[in-house]
Amino acid sequence: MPSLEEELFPSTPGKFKGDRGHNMNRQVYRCFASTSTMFLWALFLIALTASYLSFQGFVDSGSRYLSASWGGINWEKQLRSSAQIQRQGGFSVLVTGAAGFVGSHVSIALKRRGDGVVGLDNFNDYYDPSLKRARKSLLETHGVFIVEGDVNDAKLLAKLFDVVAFTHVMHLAAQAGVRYAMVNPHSYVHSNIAGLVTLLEACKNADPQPSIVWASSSSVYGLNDKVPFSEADQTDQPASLYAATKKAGEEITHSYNHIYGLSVTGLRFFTVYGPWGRPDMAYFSFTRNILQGKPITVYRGKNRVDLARDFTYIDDIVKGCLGSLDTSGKSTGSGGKKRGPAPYRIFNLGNTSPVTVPTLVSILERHLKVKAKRNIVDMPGNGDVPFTHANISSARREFGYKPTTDLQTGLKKFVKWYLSYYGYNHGKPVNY
Ligand SMILES: O=C(O)[C@H]1O[C@H](OP(=O)(O)OP(=O)(O)OC[C@H]2O[C@@H](n3ccc(=O)[nH]c3=O)[C@H](O)[C@@H]2O)[C@H](O)[C@@H](O)[C@H]1O
Repeated sequence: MPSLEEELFPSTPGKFKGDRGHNMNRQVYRCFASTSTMFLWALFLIALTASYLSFQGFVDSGSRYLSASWGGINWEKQLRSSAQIQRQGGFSVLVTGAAGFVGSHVSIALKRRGDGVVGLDNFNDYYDPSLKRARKSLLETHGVFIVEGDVNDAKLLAKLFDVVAFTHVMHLAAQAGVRYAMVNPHSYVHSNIAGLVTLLEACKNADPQPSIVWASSSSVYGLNDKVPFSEADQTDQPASLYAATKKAGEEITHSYNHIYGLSVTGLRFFTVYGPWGRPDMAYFSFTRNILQGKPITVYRGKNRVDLARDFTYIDDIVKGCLGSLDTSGKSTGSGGKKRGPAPYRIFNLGNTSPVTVPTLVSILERHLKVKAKRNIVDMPGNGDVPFTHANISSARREFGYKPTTDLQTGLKKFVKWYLSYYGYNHGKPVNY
């Protein structure tokens, strides 16, 4: 049987074996070999520990590596204070993705009207995290505390529900973006599927169970060509992994509604834009490039048909989110047991007036007073759909949803914010 040393350092035939004239060398070699063996073992153990820890961090959502920045008496005090309800019949809402575009706007609107709000956000770097930090600072001035953590962290979620009896969860944390799904598919599964299930588990176990309102997407209509898109239409032709994960979310939430009596409302947002928006979206990156004199790429559909989107202004979306929360109805279960049927709803939140992408560019040019360098190319097959158009009669009927901002007006407000935020107005304050 070869020794471990021999296995790790097998003798090279003819070099050391039986080479009596090289005893000294052999001793040196043995000494070196045993030191090396120890070194290799140490390396092996370190690698094993590291891979175990990273595996734990990934799989065990309760791992301290996901939850390092939370806990303690002071932290709990901040939670309770932020969740404090300031109006009769008000809510205490956990807003996931609170440092995101829609999340920050919804959090402020809820707080303004006297609801308690606790934010949760992992501040990932999908786009410039400094913008998320700036939104966080803004929320702090409104008395909203954001917990830094991930929706995949089951221990953190359990702790949050332990400290605050949330009446509602506004779940907006997600991996957004249609085309990025081809670059990083797993981040969509991680956030939009695994994270959603972890959150639903926490909600199901909570006592009382909260009502859940969450962000689905217009992209679930995929390649449908019947317009306008209505909630009753089939949604089984997703054109991107992003869309597929949002569609999966609708099915997953349905099962939790069915089994555990969770009240669930899914909101299909239609290309939301506005101040404090997402830099990865076209209107935002076009603005940046136009101001910097760089070309923009404008996709064009089949047969040279312009692409169109039902662009929806953030303030209209916020009204839709609040209306959904107000009419969500209660979850019926407690401690993981269903006690009766609970509402399950899905609503389109769009603007009902699609605008083509070239028109969007023309509006930006007017507001920015700079001509764009347009580079028109055929739409690459990377997840885009040719157009979106919402039928919003369900949301109108249920909670009076009525968008009031057209693209021209909304982009004017966005541009004003953009110029101010990025210092184009030389520090002058701006109202948008
Ligand atoms: O409603 C949704 O559920 C989704 O809306 C948004 O997706 P989209 O409607 O694709 O918005 P966005 O990327 O701004 O592209 C707008 C238009 O510009 C075109 N486009 C885009 C980039 C480019 O370089 N050139 C271009 O022509 C492009 O072809 C498209 O026609 C959210 O990002 C997504 O997270 C999700 O919320």
